[in-house]
Amino acid sequence: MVERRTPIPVAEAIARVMRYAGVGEEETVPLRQSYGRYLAEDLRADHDVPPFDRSPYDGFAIRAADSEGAGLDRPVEFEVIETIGAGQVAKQPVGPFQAVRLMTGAQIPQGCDAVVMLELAKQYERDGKTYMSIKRPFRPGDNISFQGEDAKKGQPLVEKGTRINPGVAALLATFGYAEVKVAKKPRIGLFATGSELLDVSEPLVPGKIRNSNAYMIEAQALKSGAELIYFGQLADDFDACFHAVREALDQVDMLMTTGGVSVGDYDYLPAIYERLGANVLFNKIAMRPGSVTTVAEWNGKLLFGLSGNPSACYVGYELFVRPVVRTRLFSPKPYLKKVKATLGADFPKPNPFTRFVRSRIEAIDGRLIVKPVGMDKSNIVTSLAAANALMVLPGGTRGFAKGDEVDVWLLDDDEGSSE
Ligand SMILES: Nc1nc2c(c(=O)[nH]1)N[C@H]1C(S)=C(S)[C@@H](COP(=O)(O)OP(=O)(O)OC[C@H]3O[C@@H](n4cnc5c(N)ncnc54)[C@H](O)[C@@H]3O)O[C@H]1N2
Ligand code: MOO
Ligand SMILES: [Mg+2]
Repeated sequence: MVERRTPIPVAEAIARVMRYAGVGEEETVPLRQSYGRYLAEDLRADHDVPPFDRSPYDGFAIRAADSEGAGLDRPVEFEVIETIGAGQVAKQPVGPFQAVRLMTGAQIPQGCDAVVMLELAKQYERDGKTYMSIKRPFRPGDNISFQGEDAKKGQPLVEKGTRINPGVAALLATFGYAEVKVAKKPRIGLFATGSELLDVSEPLVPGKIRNSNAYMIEAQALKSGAELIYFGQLADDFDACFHAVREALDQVDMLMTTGGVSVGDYDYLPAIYERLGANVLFNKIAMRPGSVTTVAEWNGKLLFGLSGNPSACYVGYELFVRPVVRTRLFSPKPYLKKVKATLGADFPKPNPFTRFVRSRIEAIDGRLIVKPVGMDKSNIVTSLAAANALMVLPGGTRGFAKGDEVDVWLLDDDEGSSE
């Protein structure tokens, strides 16, 4: 008699997994190696940015009050007492009707409160001295980049758990982080199981297929921020699989397998969990694809039994493994981002289980339109390449029509969702 499994709702399955998500660890890396990593602490401004008033233009720093009354037929003349470039500081304070020629980024000299762009001033020599004149008045503060206008000391800038993008890298450099505290990448092990699997470099032979899941999941793991340790392929042999899994568990934070979780004669994962004494969190979910996804916990480590069917395996990673990875990367939003979109094509086939349809979402004329990207069966591999979203169709007795509003979970977004 074949084992009967009781499906649980998707949300319940995710919640059960997340109870064992654990906490992240941190490590320090040089700034130049921090791109794409996740911040292990909040980033605050520890000084004003810019740290001093500075010129946004190449021009002349003046005291605005001196320019009062300047007009087209009433030029006001200033003596240019020195020239400074960015990085230099004026040697002397500026007095009445004096100016400092200065370049973009240079600190505003003491006494000055406005900058005249080079194009608005006329510069000339007289009796061995340099002068410039202007034909319009300036107000205090004209053309000044003020200290702290970009960020004030103490201001929160970036949250712990944020992925370090080029902009965050600029901030880290601004505040002197030669070394950055980042989340340690969770180490996830992976076995592909199945006697039918050929390695990628092997020619096809009757009855066999190439192992595509391992490469797909490795990419998914890297994309989500984890480190993947690939332990290779295992033939459907219980003892070999059991020992390989048992040994691998000591080397990783969590372990994934693909294949062998259903009810077939050579689906050994359920027996492996039993022999390990692992606590099986569920072995059937009311979803398609991926209904047979099984997750177990052993000594605090999660074992993800992802389905062998490529689409089911893919969805299993995104729904169950990714949020655990993101939690360990300190993300307050570990789940895929959710949006509503308009269904761009009929989807007539009803299903009793929640369906995660590999789809493509696009903004067309200001509206989000979502369409399935290919055949919607769990053994399909080709549709995955074009998918940038999972359309979530609730289970029930009816299909869905073009124009319906549907829930969509984004695959390529980096921000995530808190639920
Ligand atoms: N009697 C039943 N049969 C099946 C059920 C069921 O409930 N009762 N569930 C079906 C569903 S749903 C799925 S999904 C699959 C799950 O199968 P397994 O997770 O046990 O995976 P395998 O049997 O090992 O393989 C399934 C399929 O995927 C191919 N595969 C496996 N590994 C890879 C890989 N690394 N790369 C590419 N393709 C892979 C494998 O050759 C099989 O075709 O079970 C249904 N059956
Ligand atoms: O676990 Mo299966 O993927 O539902 O088709
Ligand atoms: Mg099977």
